[in-house]
Amino acid sequence: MEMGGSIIMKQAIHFGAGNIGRGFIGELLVQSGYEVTFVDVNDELVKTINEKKAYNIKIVGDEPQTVHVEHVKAINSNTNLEDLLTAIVKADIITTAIGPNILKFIAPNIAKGLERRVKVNETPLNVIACENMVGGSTVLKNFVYEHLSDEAKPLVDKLIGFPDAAVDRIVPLQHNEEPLLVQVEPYCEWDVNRTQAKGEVPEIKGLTWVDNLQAYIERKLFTVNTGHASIAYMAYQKGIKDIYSAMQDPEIVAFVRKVWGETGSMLIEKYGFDPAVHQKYVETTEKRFANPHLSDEVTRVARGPKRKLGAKDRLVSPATQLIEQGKTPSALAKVIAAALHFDYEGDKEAVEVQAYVKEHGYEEALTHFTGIEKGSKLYNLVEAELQVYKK
Ligand SMILES: NC(=O)C1=CN([C@@H]2O[C@H](COP(=O)(O)OP(=O)(O)OC[C@H]3O[C@@H](n4cnc5c(N)ncnc54)[C@H](O)[C@@H]3O)[C@@H](O)[C@H]2O)C=CC1
Ligand SMILES: O=P(O)(O)OC[C@H]1O[C@](O)(CO)[C@@H](O)[C@@H]1O
Repeated sequence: MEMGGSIIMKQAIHFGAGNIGRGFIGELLVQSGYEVTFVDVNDELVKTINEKKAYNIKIVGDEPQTVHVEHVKAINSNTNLEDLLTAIVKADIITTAIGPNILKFIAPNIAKGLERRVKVNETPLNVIACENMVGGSTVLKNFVYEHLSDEAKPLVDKLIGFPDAAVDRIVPLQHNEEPLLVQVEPYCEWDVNRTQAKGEVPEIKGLTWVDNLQAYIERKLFTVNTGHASIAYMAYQKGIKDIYSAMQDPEIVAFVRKVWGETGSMLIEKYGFDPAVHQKYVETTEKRFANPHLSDEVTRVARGPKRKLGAKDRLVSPATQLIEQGKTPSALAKVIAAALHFDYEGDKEAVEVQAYVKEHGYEEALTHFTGIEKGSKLYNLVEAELQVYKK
């Protein structure tokens, strides 16, 4: 929109100015005509964004490219809550990429902002959690509602949508001399559930509004993330440090193909995907993992084993669903066992899991972290795989 010669941009608030925030969601929002206000608790990062007001993204692949992203600023929500609440009142879209475990911590501030907004602004607004999880925006919504007054709830129900999303782009951990630079892979996919959105859905470059998100998110989570996690946990046991090197190991490649055979069979039966189309998706994923220009640490991809061992996450959920279909998830059982043995001391969740294993043993830990019932078919499959780690 143009007024008196100056362009008025749409306003986006994005929680989490990290790799996905700057290297994926922020970029697409700016390219779609939004000014992006990043919200973060890392004061140095917030100050640098406000000082530079722009950053670069390096897309690394066979045809490298640099994208310059402008129209960005940042708020530290710990020290400048008032600015955040004012921004929420005026926002045209809110997105997050902070990690599934952090959603509950941003919910109180989002609730405060929405409480203020719905009294003065009747424009619908969508809040999209862009995390590696099924139903992330719904989880955020439930946390937000815990902090809303009874008076605000009906208005928030009417005006504020929390459409769930699937996001896919590999952005490794990195330390660049240029502080805001992010190196990313060329591939990206962002699917959002249209049926949960409020108002007219905005056109955002790279965002596809879909009516059957569950199929998209399960295909992504149980192919990209299950495959990635399988490679990472197996590579860790072999002392391999990065994903590219793991993809040069024929045993690991053969293994992850077996995992994809299992998850593919579950997805094809459940959603009716065309097997040839699904196979293409798997092959694209395998190529992405073998990108020689990305240096992605095994410990990053394996991070958070407690979360990744959860019943609804990338390992146990497809394994359970395979069993329900009368199949045997042998490869997935091996990965679950390897995840229980991921003893990287630099990962808080790994330390917690290992402490539990040490005190209670693998079998109790298996039930404790995955919810898999003792004596069930999946329990027995994983238990057999755990014997290797007891020697
Ligand atoms: N890195 C990747 O390749 C991908 C990551 N994801 C998902 O995106 C999410 C973010 O991942 P990354 O960007 O890799 O992590 P990251 O660690 O690079 O970024 C997270 C950011 O959130 C900030 N943060 C932490 N607590 C906060 C709070 N209370 N309020 C505001 N900001 C806060 C951190 O300071 C950090 O800047 C995760 O859910 C991850 O699973 C999804 C697809 C790809
Ligand atoms: O970000 P999480 O859930 O810890 O898991 C790492 C995974 O996320 C990604 O960063 C992106 O999907 C993958 O590289 C990897 O499978």
